[in-house]
Amino acid sequence: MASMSVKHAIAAAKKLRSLQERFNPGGSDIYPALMGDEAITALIPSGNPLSVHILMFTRALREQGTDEQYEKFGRRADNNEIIGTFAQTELGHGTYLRGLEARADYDRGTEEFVLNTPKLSSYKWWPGGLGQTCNYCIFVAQLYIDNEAKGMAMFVVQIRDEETHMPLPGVHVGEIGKKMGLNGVNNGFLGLKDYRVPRLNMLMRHQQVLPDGRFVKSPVSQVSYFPMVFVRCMVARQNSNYLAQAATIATRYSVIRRQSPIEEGQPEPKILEHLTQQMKVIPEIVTAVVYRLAAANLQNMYNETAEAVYRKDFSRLPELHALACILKVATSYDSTYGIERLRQACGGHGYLTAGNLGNIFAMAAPACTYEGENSVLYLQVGKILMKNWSQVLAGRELMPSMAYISECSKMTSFPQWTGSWECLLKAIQYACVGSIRLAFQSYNARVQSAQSQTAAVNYSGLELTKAAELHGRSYVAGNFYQQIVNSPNKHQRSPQFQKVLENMLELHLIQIFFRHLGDILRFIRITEDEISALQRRLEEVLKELRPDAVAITDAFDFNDKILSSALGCYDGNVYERLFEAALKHPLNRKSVPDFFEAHLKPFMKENADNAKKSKL
Ligand SMILES: CCCCCCCCCC/C=C\CCCCC/C=C/C(=O)SCCNC(=O)CCNC(=O)[C@H](O)C(C)(C)COP(=O)(O)OP(=O)(O)OC[C@H]1O[C@@H](n2cnc3c(N)ncnc32)[C@H](O)[C@@H]1OP(=O)(O)O
Ligand SMILES: Cc1cc2nc3c(=O)[nH]c(=O)nc-3n(C[C@H](O)[C@H](O)[C@H](O)COP(=O)(O)OP(=O)(O)OC[C@H]3O[C@@H](n4cnc5c(N)ncnc54)[C@H](O)[C@@H]3O)c2cc1C
Repeated sequence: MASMSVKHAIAAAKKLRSLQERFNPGGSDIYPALMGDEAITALIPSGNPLSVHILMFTRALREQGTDEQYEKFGRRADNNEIIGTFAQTELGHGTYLRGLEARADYDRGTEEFVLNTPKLSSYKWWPGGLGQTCNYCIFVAQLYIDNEAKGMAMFVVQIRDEETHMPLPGVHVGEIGKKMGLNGVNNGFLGLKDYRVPRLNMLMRHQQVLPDGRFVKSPVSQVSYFPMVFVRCMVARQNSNYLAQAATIATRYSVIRRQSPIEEGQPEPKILEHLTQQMKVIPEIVTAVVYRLAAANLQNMYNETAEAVYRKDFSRLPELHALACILKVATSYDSTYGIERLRQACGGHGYLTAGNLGNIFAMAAPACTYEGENSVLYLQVGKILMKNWSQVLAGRELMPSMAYISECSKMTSFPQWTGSWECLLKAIQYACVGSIRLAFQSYNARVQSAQSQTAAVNYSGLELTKAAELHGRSYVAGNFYQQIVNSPNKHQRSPQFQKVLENMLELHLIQIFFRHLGDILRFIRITEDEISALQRRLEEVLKELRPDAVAITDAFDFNDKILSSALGCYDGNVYERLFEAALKHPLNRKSVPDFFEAHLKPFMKENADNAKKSKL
């Protein structure tokens, strides 16, 4: 599996390289295009062992290294002459970066760093490709000068000989073991013992160690977190893609499979004619579209911020960090939930490997953990919302993606309920701001009672998480609303297409409204009749979108090879493909399985003999 994954990954990397050279030499971002449209991850069902090399190793060299360091290492990495990974997480620490134990001690006598993973818990653990594929890595360690801690730093470390691929002296490297998915990625472990690298192997674009050992601090320490921000942006795109793949499979299956007459005496309908099936499948189609649009927005913001950071303008970092966190969390949570819901919508056949829904789930699910565990990132956003609420109280302006918080904070009550899209969107935003206000009251009371900020964050964690989740909903729904209702290219759309988009907006807003009805009712008075009217609209818009479901998922444009699913094949020959897949199972090579003579027959005979004896 691993060698097949590497073979496919090399082919994909070659394609990426040629695309980069053709479209944008020196490369900003074509990954979303490649990943989204090619969905190469689906061509490598066990995961891409080069993804961290391409997404993090090469980018860290470009963004965290000096121009000279890029020339020495980055160019070779971009050209895939060396293969690296991003080795930050350790066996003992992943979230709390200040707790990382790997250390880099500067030796001014030799102008080298001595790298160590002092304990078992200090071993790097998880980096993609580290086990077998990579010969280099970005090694993240606590920097020490004269045994004084200076914070985190990144080092280019060669771990294997470029010719023989043998681990170098002082390097202990290998595979961490089988996972619930992505088993072609060879996530690995790495221990270093008194491993020396030249001073210029520390990435020094933003912070430096001079030959005499003087430390020049980064102007903005958070810029060292930038490689993670990029992958969070990628995750938003990639997981919306996984959901779109699953939605395509379940939609196609739902118009092939017939089951259970709706009217007595009528023929069995396609299962997508059942309203409850529509409620399982169609909202996931729309969620995939909603997140694909939000991820594209985020990618543009990343590119703009990356260019600004390159010019030493760090002003947009906080907003990008907040949005990358919230979108990475929202897409990974909702896509994972959605893929499982779509699997269940396909009955027993959804549980077959031939349907590929299980593998898509296994590819999507770890995104809730890597690149910042979701609940931790929600707390990150909760902290940022607390800071921004203090700005609101001080009458200061907020970052554009949080402007609605200022607007809602000025409303003394929610306007007359109309049930319009604007009303639904404002209700979600208003509930978010209400939650922020309540969270701030708890958090601030704790800080005022002399609790540390960290402790106050922990003890206000439930309210901070709620506020963060609603902020994510507000941002995503707001972005979708703008794209459908106020997009500058709206007039280029046919009326029919605009109507489909508006139906998707209607469904998304009503679905989010019902998902957070409790949060909304806490701050807004809505009558039973107004809620029942929304229930009717929900049923109505599902019916309206039903005829377009197949066309929308066809527009995701995944070919059969990418979907790799007997349930989602374009020709609809589901049963033939399920049966074809079944007959290929190794157990079907022989009419009588080997275990019959060896185990089953003796077992049954023993039971029969015992039964006879007991009768005597
Ligand atoms: C061949 C073709 C290939 C093409 C690609 C194909 C592949 C397709 C698939 C693509 C998608 C995915 C690929 C999968 C790859 C997976 C690889 C996984 C890699 C990893 O997992 S790397 C390790 C990730 N680890 C983490 O994220 C750690 C999480 N922890 C943290 O981020 C931090 O510890 C913390 C934020 C939780 C806590 O930080 P802490 O030190 O305690 O301090 P705070 O007070 O919380 O923060 C201090 C201030 O800094 C601000 N901050 C924090 N983080 C950031 C940031 N990232 N950016 C900017 N600012 C940040 C924070 O807001 C505070 O600011 P303040 O002081 O309050 O103003
Ligand atoms: C498939 C996969 C690929 C990966 N690839 C890489 C890679 O290429 N490079 C790399 O460096 N790492 C990689 N990782 C590691 C990943 O970044 C970490 O798993 C992640 O950061 C979480 O850290 P942890 O696993 O140590 O969990 P911990 O940090 O131990 O957290 C465990 C749980 O504790 C709770 N928790 C932790 N901190 C807090 C807090 N502050 N407040 C409240 N609750 C908290 C949360 O519930 C969390 O889920 C990968 C992981 C996976 C699964």
